[in-house]
Amino acid sequence: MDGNGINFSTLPYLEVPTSDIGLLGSSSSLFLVEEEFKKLRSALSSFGYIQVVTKSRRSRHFLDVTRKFFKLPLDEKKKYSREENEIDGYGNNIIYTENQTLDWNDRLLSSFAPWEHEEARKMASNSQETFLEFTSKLQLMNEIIVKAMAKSLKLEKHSFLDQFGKNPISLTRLKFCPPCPWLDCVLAAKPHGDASGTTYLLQDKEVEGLQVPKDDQWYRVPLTPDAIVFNCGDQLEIMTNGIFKSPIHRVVTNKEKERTVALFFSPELTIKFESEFEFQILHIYHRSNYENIYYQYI
Ligand SMILES: O=C(O)CCC(=O)C(=O)O
Ligand SMILES: [Fe+2]
Repeated sequence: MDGNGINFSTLPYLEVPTSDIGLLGSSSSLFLVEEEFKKLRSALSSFGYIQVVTKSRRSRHFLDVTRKFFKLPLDEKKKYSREENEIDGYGNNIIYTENQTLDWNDRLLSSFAPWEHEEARKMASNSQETFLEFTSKLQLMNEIIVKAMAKSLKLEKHSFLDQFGKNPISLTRLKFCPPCPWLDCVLAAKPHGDASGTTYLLQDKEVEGLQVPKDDQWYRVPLTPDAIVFNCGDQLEIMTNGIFKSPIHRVVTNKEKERTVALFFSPELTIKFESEFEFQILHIYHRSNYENIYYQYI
């Protein structure tokens, strides 16, 4: 149940289109390829989500490694604790204000390309191959998708990717959400849009939680085996002058089961994007229905 007495398990599922990465990466002008670009454009300019189904077992293995980290004794995990006001390391939300609502989860963050970052290396010491292999595959997928986004808008294919810098996949956020007795009033993630360029999500194989609003109603994002869920972040919304949306989303808790996810954000946080179009977004995003979301792009 949520604060409005709605039972989450009865919310409808969002139909997330599956994109074929082979077709999106193709330079042919076959009908099938053109249709794939249209599908991408349509999804990203409306509710903002697509998914890519991978045939490899890497993603499953990656989540196993992540879960293992969160199962370590607290003292072990604390060795990787985030310093106050730092982003990287093990912990929870950074506290900005006294009355801030916290999310119900533990997380481990690495804000550099994972293969360059000491904390991530330590964390993955026994499974480094999984970690590195997976993130480098994701890097390739990001290149294909970001180029496809430009092509779907009839722009030169590098127009967005060139703004991503040399390390497109640069922020890894591993999250663990223990069972929560107060699911009617505690969220695993408050409604928010991602501040990234692009976001890739590996969902828990059994426990869903991600929800997205569409037409004044929350929808559940379904669990598709071996799928990587993709959404644009605020930076891509700016670059495309609002044509592609950075969707608002929230994550609900579960009373009985734990949930493990891995997120990859691109690019480095310090990179500043510019709109590819002649005029800049001038309006204020009016997202007042959602707690804690205030954006103004000028
Ligand atoms: O847990 C999830 O499914 C998504 C988490 C999320 O939206 C975030 O960390 O930005
Ligand atoms: Fe998010």
